[in-house]
Amino acid sequence: MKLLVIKIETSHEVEDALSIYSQDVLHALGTEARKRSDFEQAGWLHDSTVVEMDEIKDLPEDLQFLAYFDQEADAEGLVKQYQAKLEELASYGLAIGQVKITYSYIADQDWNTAWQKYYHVIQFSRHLAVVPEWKDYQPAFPDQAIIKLDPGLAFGTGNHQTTQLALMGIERNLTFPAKVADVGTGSGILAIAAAKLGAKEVLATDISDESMTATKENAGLNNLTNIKTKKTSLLADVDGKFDLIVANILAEILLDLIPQLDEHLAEGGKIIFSGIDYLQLPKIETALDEHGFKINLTMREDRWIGLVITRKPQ
Ligand SMILES: C[S@@+](CC[C@H](N)C(=O)[O-])C[C@H]1O[C@@H](n2cnc3c(N)ncnc32)[C@H](O)[C@@H]1O
Repeated sequence: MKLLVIKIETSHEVEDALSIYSQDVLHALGTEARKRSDFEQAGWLHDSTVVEMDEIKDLPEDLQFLAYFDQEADAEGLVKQYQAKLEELASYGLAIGQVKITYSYIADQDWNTAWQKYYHVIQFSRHLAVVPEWKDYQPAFPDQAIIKLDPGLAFGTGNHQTTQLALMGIERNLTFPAKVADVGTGSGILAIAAAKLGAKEVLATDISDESMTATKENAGLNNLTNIKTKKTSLLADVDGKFDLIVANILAEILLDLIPQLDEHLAEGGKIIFSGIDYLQLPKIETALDEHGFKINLTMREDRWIGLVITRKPQ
């Protein structure tokens, strides 16, 4: 089988936005970001970035962004969508550089596993470490929980800042054996973190088949039997209420989730959002306010915002 590769020369300022747009909206099978400066500093790793030093000669001045799709995908259509997205990002004031978008086809073969050699243990906190399935790790504390993970083709190795903001939110707000929903679960990392930190039961939803496969496998790797998966959009067709609802998805998709929250949030429950570019925060604030919610805590790493949200007092 072959893969379609869309190659974009642009600026590092739009790397995260392109990465999440590719995964969440265009359903890319995977992405890579190659920054010339990273190659120059030798070996620094970004989520799913493969650094081979001899490739530097082929790199543009700033960022080469690659997105992989099934060979049947509409290449010309995707190029147009990326062009439009970059124009939108430029309209927010982000540098996009001298954009050049091309596409080609490559053999599928080792792409899935090539990035694995750069995926290491994440000592996330005193309570949590994320450990690739193929690595040995001795907990730094006797009660540090280990999340064993093989993200496969799904988003969520634990390296991304948005995942880490969501993990922080879970750690801080899971204060009793709560019922948790992880919306847009990707690899299942947040669902597994919640279960490992003592959630009673967890429902993990996503629209992607790769995510459902990865989440079931990763729950199994961690011997967890209290994680259920459901392939659905956001919380559509989900019954019941949750004490904690976690969602690390692009702001434009979170806007569709906000109207579904009240029906699914238990009394006294909390919501954790991540994946919000700081420029999109005002839209989220307004929508939350309109639906009876308030922000209790705002976390930020670089451009990314994480929120802890509750209902407004009656
Ligand atoms: C940024 S990734 C987050 C993955 C993981 N939860 C993490 O924090 O690393 C967003 C995930 O949301 C999923 N997604 C996008 N739109 C969705 C929708 N409408 N309903 C459910 N999941 C969605 C994507 O397939 C992707 O797995």
